Amino acid sequence: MSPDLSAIGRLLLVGGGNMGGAMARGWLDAGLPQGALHLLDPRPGPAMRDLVEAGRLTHSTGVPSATFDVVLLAVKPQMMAEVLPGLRPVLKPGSLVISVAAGTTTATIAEGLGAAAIVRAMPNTPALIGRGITGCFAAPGVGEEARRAAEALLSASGPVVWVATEAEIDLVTAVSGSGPAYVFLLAEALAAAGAEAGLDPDLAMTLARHTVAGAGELMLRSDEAPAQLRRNVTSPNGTTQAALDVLMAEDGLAPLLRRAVASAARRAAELSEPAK
Ligand SMILES: NC(=O)C1=CN([C@@H]2O[C@H](COP(=O)(O)OP(=O)(O)OC[C@H]3O[C@@H](n4cnc5c(N)ncnc54)[C@H](O)[C@@H]3O)[C@@H](O)[C@H]2O)C=CC1
Ligand SMILES: O=C(O)[C@@H]1CCC=N1
Repeated sequence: MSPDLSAIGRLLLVGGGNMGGAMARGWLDAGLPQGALHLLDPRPGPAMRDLVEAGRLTHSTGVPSATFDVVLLAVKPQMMAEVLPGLRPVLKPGSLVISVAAGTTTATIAEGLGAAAIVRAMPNTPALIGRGITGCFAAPGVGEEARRAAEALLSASGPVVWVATEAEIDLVTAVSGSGPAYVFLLAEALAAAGAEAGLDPDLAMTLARHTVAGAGELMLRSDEAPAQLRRNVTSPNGTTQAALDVLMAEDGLAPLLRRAVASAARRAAELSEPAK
């Protein structure tokens, strides 16, 4: 069921790139009222330009001279220090600020903007098709109504989960924010392995894409845990077992992913420091 976005008011999206663009499409598809969305971006990507040309949102390359009920920050973390002070005039008492920037803390945003109600959110790019998941943290100044507004907006991209501490957002980033890239890499590596083993490369890619997508869909729809779904594929002493003996070895996939997730979380923490 689509969230009710009729009470969101005026929404400013700052940065319409990969993530901001995916979220904007989700809001418009979920029925955000005509005229409610304004994009601030000096160089919006082609998908956003198409939406502007279709009249589904307004756009400016500079800070608009209006105030907004919600401001969603989707610029690179490295841009934040430069962008935040210029946005002060678009806020009014009670404006809600949502940031999806990896690493940038609510304290940094509060300092740069002088804003009180700040939600840090970590979505992911499957938001583009309404199949993302978003982890959120509400800073202490966020009231119940603002929290509900944030949840309504973010749930246009898929489920929303709340974490109790800001440090957990860096971990959400490392698991689900960056996670789609790990899955795409798995598809790339599976296709490359098939091609190296002798399959036509295009055929290997088709097999890999459908396998990753089908397994993902099955995992989401099934009541069985991923470990049971894995067992369902694995015949005793069969082909899957032969592959899993490699993937589940002491130096297999699990320790590799542990290192990858730890490295992403470390980078998120680094990004919260100035000039990184
Ligand atoms: N791409 C992803 O999978 C995810 C990204 N994020 C976060 O989303 C944020 C944006 O990332 P992407 O969309 O991937 O980057 P991107 O580079 O695709 O988009 C950034 C956009 O910001 C615009 N921009 C640059 N300077 C600006 C300014 N002064 N005012 C307004 N807009 C400006 C750029 O023109 C560009 O369209 C980052 O902070 C990232 O940490 C969060 C979750 C997932
Ligand atoms: O790579 C990044 O820093 C961003 C945050 C999560 C996904 N993309």
